[in-house]
Amino acid sequence: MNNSHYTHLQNLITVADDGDWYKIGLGIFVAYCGFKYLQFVKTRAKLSHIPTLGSSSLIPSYFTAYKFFREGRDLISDGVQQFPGGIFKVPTFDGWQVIVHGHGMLEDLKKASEEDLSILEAFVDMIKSDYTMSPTMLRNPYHFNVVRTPLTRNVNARFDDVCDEVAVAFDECLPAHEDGEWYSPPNDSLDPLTMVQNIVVRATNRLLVGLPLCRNKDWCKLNVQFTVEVNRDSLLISLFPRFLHPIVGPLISTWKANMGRAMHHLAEVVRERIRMTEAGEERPNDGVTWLVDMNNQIGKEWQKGNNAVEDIVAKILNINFAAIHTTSNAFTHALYHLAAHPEVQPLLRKELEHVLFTSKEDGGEGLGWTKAGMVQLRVMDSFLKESQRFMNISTIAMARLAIRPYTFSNGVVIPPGTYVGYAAHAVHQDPEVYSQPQEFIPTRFSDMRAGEESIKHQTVTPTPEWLIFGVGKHACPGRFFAVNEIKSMLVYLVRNWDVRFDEGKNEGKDGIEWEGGYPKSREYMGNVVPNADVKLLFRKRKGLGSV
Ligand code: HEM
Repeated sequence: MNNSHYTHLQNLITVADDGDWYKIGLGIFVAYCGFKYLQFVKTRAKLSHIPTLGSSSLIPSYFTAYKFFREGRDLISDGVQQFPGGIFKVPTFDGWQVIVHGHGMLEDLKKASEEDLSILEAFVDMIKSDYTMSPTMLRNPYHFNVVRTPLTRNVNARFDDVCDEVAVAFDECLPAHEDGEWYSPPNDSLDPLTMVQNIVVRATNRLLVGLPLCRNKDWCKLNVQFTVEVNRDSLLISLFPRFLHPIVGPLISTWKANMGRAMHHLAEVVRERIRMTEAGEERPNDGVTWLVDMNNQIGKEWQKGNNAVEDIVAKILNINFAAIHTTSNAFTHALYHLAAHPEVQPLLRKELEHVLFTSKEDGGEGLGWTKAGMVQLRVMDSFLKESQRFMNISTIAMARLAIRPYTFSNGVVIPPGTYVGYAAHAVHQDPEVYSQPQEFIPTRFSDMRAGEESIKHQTVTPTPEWLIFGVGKHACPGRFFAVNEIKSMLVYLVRNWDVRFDEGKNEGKDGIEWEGGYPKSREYMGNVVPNADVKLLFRKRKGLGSV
């Protein structure tokens, strides 16, 4: 630092020492408000041809932005009613979100090229991945190809391992109580969502990195926390004007520390796997091997050689980012639906005993705890899909960022830099699509499937009416694994335990609101998260050993 800089700094500190910090703070605040106002006016002008949900003025728009942040499902559903034209905009804390709905608009989103409406640039900007991850994480994301092809193909081959991990992890969280009494998980502070995350992270990593790392406590904690930290850090970064992101991003982000921990656990494994690959040796059939192969096939030069180890470790973190919280939220919603609708438990049990555990000689299908068995669990599939339809993990599907001016088929143009997404929750709650949408009907989809072999109504099949995984070329490539994993967890849970809400601890507890016997979920920017303050009770089922 040269002398004059040093003197300025000294002056600044002296001013602050004199008790004038508030002046500096006020100055920054006024500059920030001015900047935000100009940004608001500029972006509003570019989107003035698109109707606004709520007020278009700066201060009232913050109320709508807050509502979008905390109650996005209801707000967007109101917008769909209010603007039948298929497009409207909602203010956010960071600008505007354009929402589209209706069949034609969905087709447009499906068909749009990456050069027009980009999913990758939307990811990069939303989670500020240049800072919260690494600037190269989503440039040439060959790990998406790994999820789409070798991972999905190997769900069958590795299903025994995943089930084994599910059983061991569940038994650790819910040790057997032979007395048939209802009990809380031993560590009472372990809320249901955390318990589920602990199981999901292990089952997922059994597939990705195998034993023993998938049981390493620090590895599991890192991968559960990583998503939370990325979301928190990106939110904080987005509060600053864009031109400051390169400065505040690295200061706020916890990426370096997380990557250091991940390298500590995994770098040696990856290095050894690269060596085995080069030597033509037989390798474990897991995520690390698939990534090494994919890196060799379609990795760019900067992702190979000396950079390969770091690149592959980062990709494993990113797959966990996509997998753990989505799957955990979906399973926890299902768990709460089991507790809210106890009559479903014997229904699922009856089906799984028949399909999986009763031999053909005894009139069942005898498929065992296998992937083939999961496919035949139609009532379970229907229950899971209904749970997702009802709660929605995300209010908006197919979030995209316009890269250049894009014209929808109805003639409306959005300028570059616009966020656009589809009103998925509104479809899942539309009475013209689903009769009695406000009712939780566990057999809704298995009834639709009755008598037909079609895959149309299955949870894994995206359609314009079923958007949990998106639809079209970017539909979630991890959905086959996710659904099989969730079903394997449901099989183990339902066969071994009864579950109910702990009314004594839940009733009147601050932070829990009930809606039709279900604890109201929490929403953050369109993401719907199960209420983790709820307490559950479990009862080991007598006479049934582990599956
Ligand atoms: C219940 C669990 C899950 C849900 C609800 C879910 C949902 C989604 C959604 C909505 C998208 C965006 C689709 C779009 O915008 O068009 C997506 C993308 C993605 N998901 Fe999932 N996901 C789940 C589990 C997983 C798992 C377990 C993995 C990995 C093993 C995974 C990996 C990915 C990847 C790599 C993408 C990016 C695809 C692309 O851009 O082409 N997801 N997921």
